[in-house]
Amino acid sequence: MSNTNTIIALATPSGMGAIAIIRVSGPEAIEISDTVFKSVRGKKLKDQKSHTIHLGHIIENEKVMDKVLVSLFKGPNSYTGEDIVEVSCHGSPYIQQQIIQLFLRKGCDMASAGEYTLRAFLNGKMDLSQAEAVADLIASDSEAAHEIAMQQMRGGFSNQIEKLRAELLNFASLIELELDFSQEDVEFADRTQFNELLNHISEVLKRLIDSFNLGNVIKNGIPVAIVGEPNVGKSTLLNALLNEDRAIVSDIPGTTRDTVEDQISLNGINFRFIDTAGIRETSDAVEQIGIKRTFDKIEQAKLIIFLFDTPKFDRLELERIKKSYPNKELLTICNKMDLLDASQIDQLKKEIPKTIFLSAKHKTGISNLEEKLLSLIDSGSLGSNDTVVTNSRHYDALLKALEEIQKVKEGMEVGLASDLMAIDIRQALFHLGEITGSVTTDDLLGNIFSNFCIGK
Ligand SMILES: Nc1nc2c(c(=O)[nH]1)N(C=O)[C@@H](CNc1ccc(C(=O)N[C@@H](CCC(=O)O)C(=O)O)cc1)CN2
Ligand SMILES: Nc1nc2c(ncn2[C@@H]2O[C@H](COP(=O)(O)OP(=O)(O)OP(=O)(O)O)[C@@H](O)[C@H]2O)c(=O)[nH]1
Ligand SMILES: [Mg+2]
Repeated sequence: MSNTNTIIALATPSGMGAIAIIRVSGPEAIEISDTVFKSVRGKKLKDQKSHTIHLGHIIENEKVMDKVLVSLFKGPNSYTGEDIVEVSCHGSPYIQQQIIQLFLRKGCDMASAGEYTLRAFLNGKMDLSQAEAVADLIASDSEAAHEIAMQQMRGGFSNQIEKLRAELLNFASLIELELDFSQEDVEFADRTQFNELLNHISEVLKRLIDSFNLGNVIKNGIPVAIVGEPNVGKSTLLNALLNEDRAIVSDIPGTTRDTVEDQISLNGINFRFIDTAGIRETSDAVEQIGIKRTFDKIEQAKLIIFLFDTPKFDRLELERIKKSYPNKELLTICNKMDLLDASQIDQLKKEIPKTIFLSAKHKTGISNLEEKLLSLIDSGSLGSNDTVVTNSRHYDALLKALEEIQKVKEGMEVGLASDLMAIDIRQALFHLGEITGSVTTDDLLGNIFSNFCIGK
């Protein structure tokens, strides 16, 4: 018998639903279930085939708790690799709790967050990056995020990393072999070939590292702050982008006090628009707090839309924002173009070249803005088979691996002794292994899986 315990948790969201699924996994899953589940056909689960479903009742001391469907998965052919019994019961929170407590009394333990997927990893059902993709998949809320998580779950990324690792490992062994013959001055590892391999690995690592910029944006959405003087139409623009009356609009300057945010998906990428309080000198204490929040939101944004509505707008404020946030993409947008004549528009085009003209109120020019927003995202690699890194843990490991590879390359150039080079290669292998989980520590696993939902 295995030394692991049998765990139980609700796999569906807590609360009332049509049906709830309770998942039991571990060496005693079937035995325990057979003590409380009575199939209508009268057969024990232990005598049934894997991947079958059974109608019956959950019964304790002759009292029928619920009529349920039970799914049976026999290890190692299951999600976790262990025996799994899933009880689909009626979705009343009372029934859910009663059934879980019954199983706990029969010897199950409550599963901790991510414990099923942790077991799947430990039992070799998936590697670490695939396990992390499961969490990403559950969290994905856009087409692009979904696409990347699915690809990672299928193992695309892991295979790429494992391939690099295998190639590098091959050389590491050859170089380490040289150490055994250090008196004899032999070279088992062909240095030219090795150099080529190092260049290849650096290239792949750099490409993956670069993809994180995009990956991060896709996973978390792109925060876009809409800022400008009061009354220029920021809230109207937000509403036009969202296609709903989200924020209050009025002709009174200083209408928006607190920030209002909502997100939309453009071409499968999430943009989160943040409408802010108009920036101006004011003695109104509440408005001042609102304006302070505007600047906090600019800090958090990736992209700033600076909105103005007349040729007489405050150039100084625009310059101040440009200077204060040199690393943020800034779009200048002239609203209320319906109120401007052609010569005013021409004049502004000359003065502030990349300005987009639109009318938020009349919803003209909105698609220009949307196109512009999309063009700022380098989504070149999307839709192709290129791997996009979305996980900051992977990003970190890739950076460290690249650093070690650079060290090996430098070592090669200066003819560093094989034993010293071998150390750097082992380090690079270690960091690559961290991604797929071929090297792990309990701390690392604890960290990753504790961020999962209970029941996953
Ligand atoms: N009810 C239910 N729905 C679910 C899951 C689940 O565990 N239970 N999943 C959980 O996240 C996902 C599906 N993932 C799964 C992955 C592998 C196996 C499984 O039984 N694999 C075996 C046998 C495959 C076969 O040959 O049929 C194996 O890998 O050996 C089941 C579900 C989504 N939906
Ligand atoms: N003519 C015209 N009026 C507009 C346009 N967009 C907005 N407005 C009007 O401008 C006024 C101010 O709009 P808001 O969206 O509340 O402006 P705001 O920038 O959010 O203002 P604060 O929240 O006070 O900072 C409202 O009366 C809008 O109807 C437009 O494209 N054309
Ligand atoms: Mg407003």
